[in-house]
Amino acid sequence: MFTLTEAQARLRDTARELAQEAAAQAAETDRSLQYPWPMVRRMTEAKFMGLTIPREWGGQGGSYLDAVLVVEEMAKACAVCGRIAVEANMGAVGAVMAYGTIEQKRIAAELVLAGDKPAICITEPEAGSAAGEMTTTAVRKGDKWIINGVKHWITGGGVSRLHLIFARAIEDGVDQGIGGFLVVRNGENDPAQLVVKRRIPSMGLCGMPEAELHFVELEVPDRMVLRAPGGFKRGFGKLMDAYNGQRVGAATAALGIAAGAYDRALAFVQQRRQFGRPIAEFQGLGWMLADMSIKLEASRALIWQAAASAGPNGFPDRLMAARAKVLAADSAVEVTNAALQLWGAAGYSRENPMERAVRDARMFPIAGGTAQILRNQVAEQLLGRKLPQTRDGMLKLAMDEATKQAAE
Ligand SMILES: CC(C)(COP(=O)(O)OP(=O)(O)OC[C@H]1O[C@@H](n2cnc3c(N)ncnc32)[C@H](O)[C@@H]1OP(=O)(O)O)[C@@H](O)C(=O)NCCC(=O)NCCSC(=O)CCS(=O)O
Ligand SMILES: Cc1cc2nc3c(=O)[nH]c(=O)nc-3n(C[C@H](O)[C@H](O)[C@H](O)COP(=O)(O)OP(=O)(O)OC[C@H]3O[C@@H](n4cnc5c(N)ncnc54)[C@H](O)[C@@H]3O)c2cc1C
Repeated sequence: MFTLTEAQARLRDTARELAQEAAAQAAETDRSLQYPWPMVRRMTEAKFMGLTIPREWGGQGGSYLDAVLVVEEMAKACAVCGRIAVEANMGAVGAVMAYGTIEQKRIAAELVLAGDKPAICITEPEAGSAAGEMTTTAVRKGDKWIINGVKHWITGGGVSRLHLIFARAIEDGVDQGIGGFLVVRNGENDPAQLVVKRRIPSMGLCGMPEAELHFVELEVPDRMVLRAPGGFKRGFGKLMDAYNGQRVGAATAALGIAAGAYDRALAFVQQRRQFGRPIAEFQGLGWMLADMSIKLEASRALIWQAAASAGPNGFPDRLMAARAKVLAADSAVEVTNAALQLWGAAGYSRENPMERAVRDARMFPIAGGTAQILRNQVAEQLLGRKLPQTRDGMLKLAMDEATKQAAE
């Protein structure tokens, strides 16, 4: 059971207030497909961008729990604003603040505190869930790394300035493992070799560009390599560790969208009358609302628990993050769908916010680790054993076990 501190309750109230402005522009952001720059400016003034950045770098030194309070309120009003609050506080930001050099932290802090939402570049056309199979390479040439490859579904592609690019680090022709490379668009590197090839049309969250990025002989100075402890060999695991923070953020954005739809459904059933009485009196609808509220409260509990699992300089626990993301994402799809149903035809109309919530919620069981992949991760942790998904991996496991048994 969590009790918010007075400061956290105040932070949530401030976010609630700003969310009213976000709500007023949400439909237009969806319709116009435009990134909501005016709201980003307001979120920057409110210090919601870089809230989790330590005070020594100019941020608020906020915790993951502080950040999820803001994300939920913003997402209730405007899903795109909620996602901006996620990426301005978690994911790449968390990774740089944990593993970065002084210079990298300074660059990231300056950008984010001025309103940048960094982009995290992991997924490739042939490496989605199997992200470890990525083929983008960073080949060392003296004190530079040359990146070549294609990433797609990169949130913020074309608007984000700071990019954290995952790539295979190749030194002296040898694959050292997956590392993180920091590139600033329109910044000091101003790389013409980072091409925003196209915007991918998407079902929901329409003001947020999803882009295909091509790296063509993209030069990254060695000082912009994000070196996690353990070097490149442990690089992927360490970067994914940081990414657990963003999974909690994505879970919260899903929760916020669903909670906003639920609030609207609850209000609607009280005033809509059929058969001479408020539809709220129909038991079937009451049960729908009960189930919706149970899913929301359970999601919030897991999210807060996961957010609070992060130590002062650490990241949320991997198992808790995966559980929270699975429940919140699946629940958001169910709750928004039920909320639309409660509104009847009015819910289906593009003049009202319910159909937008259904579209916005749909991405969460896909992005940030699909609902299936995260269930695999939960199972791995519960069983305390690796569950390789490749045929080779499974075969190797079986052969290792057979060898062990034969030796016993
Ligand atoms: C991790 C996977 C890509 C599976 O890949 P593999 O089977 O090849 O790798 P594993 O052996 O499972 O893991 C390799 C290594 O990393 C460590 N690891 C993996 N996940 C985590 C984690 N969550 N936290 C901490 N450490 C982690 C693992 O222990 C291994 O380390 P050791 O070698 O044992 O030391 C796959 O399971 C996966 O996660 N796929 C999903 C990819 C994904 O999430 N993509 C997100 C892209 S960004 C995005 O979508 C943004 C959307 S949003 O708005 O947020
Ligand atoms: C809106 C949106 C925003 C995104 N933002 C980013 C971003 O900013 N940065 C980034 O790097 N990526 C981003 N992504 C990409 C996202 O991370 C991937 O879509 C996701 O990891 C799944 O990869 P995939 O789409 O290639 O699906 P696939 O991996 O091809 O999966 C297809 C289906 O197979 C299932 N599946 C695959 N493997 C298994 C398995 N082993 N067991 C059970 N089921 C399995 C999946 O669950 C899914 O249902 C975004 C995606 C979306 C939709």
